[in-house]
Amino acid sequence: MESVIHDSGDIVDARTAQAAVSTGRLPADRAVRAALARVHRRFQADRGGRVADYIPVLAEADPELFGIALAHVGGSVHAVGDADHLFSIQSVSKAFVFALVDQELGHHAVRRRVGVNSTGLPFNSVLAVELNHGSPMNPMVNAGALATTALAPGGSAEERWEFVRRGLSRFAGRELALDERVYASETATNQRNESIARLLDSYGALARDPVATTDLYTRQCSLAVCVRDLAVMGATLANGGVNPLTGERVVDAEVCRDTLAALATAGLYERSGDWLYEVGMPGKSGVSGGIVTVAPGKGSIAVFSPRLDGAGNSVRGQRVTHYLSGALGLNLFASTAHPQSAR
Ligand SMILES: NC(=O)CC[C@H](N)C(=O)O
Repeated sequence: MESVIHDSGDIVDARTAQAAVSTGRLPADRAVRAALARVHRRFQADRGGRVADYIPVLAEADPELFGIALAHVGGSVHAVGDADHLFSIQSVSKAFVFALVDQELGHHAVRRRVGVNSTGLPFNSVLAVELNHGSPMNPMVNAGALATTALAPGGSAEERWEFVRRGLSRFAGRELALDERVYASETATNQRNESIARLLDSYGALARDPVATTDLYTRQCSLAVCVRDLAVMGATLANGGVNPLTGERVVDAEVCRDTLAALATAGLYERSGDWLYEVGMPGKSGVSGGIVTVAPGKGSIAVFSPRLDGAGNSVRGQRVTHYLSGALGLNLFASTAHPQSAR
């Protein structure tokens, strides 16, 4: 499978990008706003990819929807396009539930019980569990996400759901609610995730009952967010765990570091290598079309556009983030600003 990131984006302003690389800060608000407006125009007509249809309600999404938001660790949020449109968070939730569970259990315990290596296989692979002798492998693929969700604390299903819903809301800085239609649609077509949960359970790798765990995982995927929420959630990880809008500490700085490492290995599943190679930042995608990308110490970019590549990652989301990574000097591996060359 080939990377969809090939449309080169030239640097908006080489000095802007270089300043960001050398100061370790995002460029000034005005430069950020100009870059967002430009990238939105540039990719407005991009129709690459296909809307997910394996969850029936997702197939109803308007493929033209397109929103971008950037949240700064200092608290400013800039957005263009369909930035307030609500969609289900899907797999982007995996990053934040992992952070909440890491906060509860600690660095070594989550690594032992979930794992942090990539599978190189699709997000919903059953084979990955078998090939790895029952190890969930990584919290960003379904097996690892189910194993993580099974570790959510609480004495009842209701308490565990509140732990997840409330925790993700603290990342977003507002109360998030379940999209009941998505939850119902996904529950009716959940056989594969339930199978993965049962398989993990057969290996003794699931802390709770597979049916209840799959239900909680389905709920977390069905939380409704907008692209602005995703940017604030990402900026909380970029800001060492303190939400830049509310000032609340959601998780510890060490937890952010753990989470970003897990994103770097598998945030875009089997395309994570292509993503790091081109974009150079940890990111997390979801099948409804959201992608959140974190620039540690600086902020977060979120894009919403429902057409996906073969691995379930938003095509336009990847291209927009690639462009902004270069334009704003965000690539973690770059010591100098570099144009996204078409070499
Ligand atoms: N990649 C995704 O966003 C997948 C999430 C979806 N809820 C599933 O488990 O299939």
